[in-house]
Amino acid sequence: MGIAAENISKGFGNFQAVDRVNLEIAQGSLIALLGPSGSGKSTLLRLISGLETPDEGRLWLAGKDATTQSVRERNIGFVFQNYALFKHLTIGQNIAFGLEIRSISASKVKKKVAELLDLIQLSGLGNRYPAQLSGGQRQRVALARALAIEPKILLLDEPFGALDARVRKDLRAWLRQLHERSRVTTVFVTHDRSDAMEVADKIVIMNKGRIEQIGTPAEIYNRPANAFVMGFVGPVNILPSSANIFQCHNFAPTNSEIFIRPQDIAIETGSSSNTVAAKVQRLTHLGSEVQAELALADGQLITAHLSREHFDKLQLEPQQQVFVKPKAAKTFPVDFSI
Ligand SMILES: Nc1ncnc2c1ncn2[C@@H]1O[C@H](COP(=O)(O)OP(=O)(O)OP(=O)(O)O)[C@@H](O)[C@H]1O
Repeated sequence: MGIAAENISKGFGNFQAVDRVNLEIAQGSLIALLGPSGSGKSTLLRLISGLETPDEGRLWLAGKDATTQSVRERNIGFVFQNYALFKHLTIGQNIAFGLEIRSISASKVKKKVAELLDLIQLSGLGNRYPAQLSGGQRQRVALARALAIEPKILLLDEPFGALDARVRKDLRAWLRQLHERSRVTTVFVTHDRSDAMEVADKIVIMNKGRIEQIGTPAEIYNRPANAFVMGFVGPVNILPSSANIFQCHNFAPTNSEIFIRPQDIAIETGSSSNTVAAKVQRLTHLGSEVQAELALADGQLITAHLSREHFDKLQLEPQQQVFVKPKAAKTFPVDFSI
């Protein structure tokens, strides 16, 4: 079932949590709402679910106006942040919960629970209690419970929230595979750009109750619509156009700030055309990449990321003199606050 929000707004007192949002989500897609804390992601998710009613605007589900439909009528599966399973019920009973309150026959419930346990790769653990599972396994049970009612839409609020980095990574891959099999239209909220980049078909970037950009992970990363998106989806150096690293580039004076990703700074040990001198201040090993903090002759500090291979070739040391130039840079039209 596709989703469309049309000019939808929601305020709490004087605070505008969601501000005239327009969004179309295609049936069967997997979408991330990504933004900083307080940007309105959860409120938008709750508006889609029917847990909140909009002050203005309309919500369409499968082409029908659902603005005034109840949560139940919408047939949506919802998994909240830090989802608590019923502690006194087994995993099987937790998954069956939504089916039993819908008076479905015992044999059908049993079959469905077995299918879902298989889907979440926990067959054989149906008689365990939540306390006997790991955090990642519990999160999968929460998803199975939401899927049991065969929802047309699945809404997940910070589904990877309370998990450690390793489990988080496994669960991301697992959610992606689950979606490929189930094809239920899924919207998840996250403030973590890696969650969004690794899992979603499309990312909706939110800021102050509004949508800044909608696009595939590659579009958002490579062609950010504005300075906010560029800074939010990856590390960035922000330099004045007068910085001496741009001495051979002619930026218009209106482009007061220039944005460069750390991997778009070329480092060489000898001087060549268009390079400027810099001094290595600090080196940090990030795994497959090395981060070099560099001081330019004009006092500007920049951060560069280089591959391990390139780093080994250059044999960089702290305090060493190097030569740098930008490989790519971006400017945005000047922002005006109204
Ligand atoms: N029921 C409510 N009453 C009052 N204010 C609320 C309510 N729900 C949300 N807000 C406020 O609306 C703003 C947006 O909240 P929301 O939870 O949608 O943001 P978010 O982007 O999901 O943030 P987070 O990642 O921190 O959950 C916040 O400033 C929050 O305090």
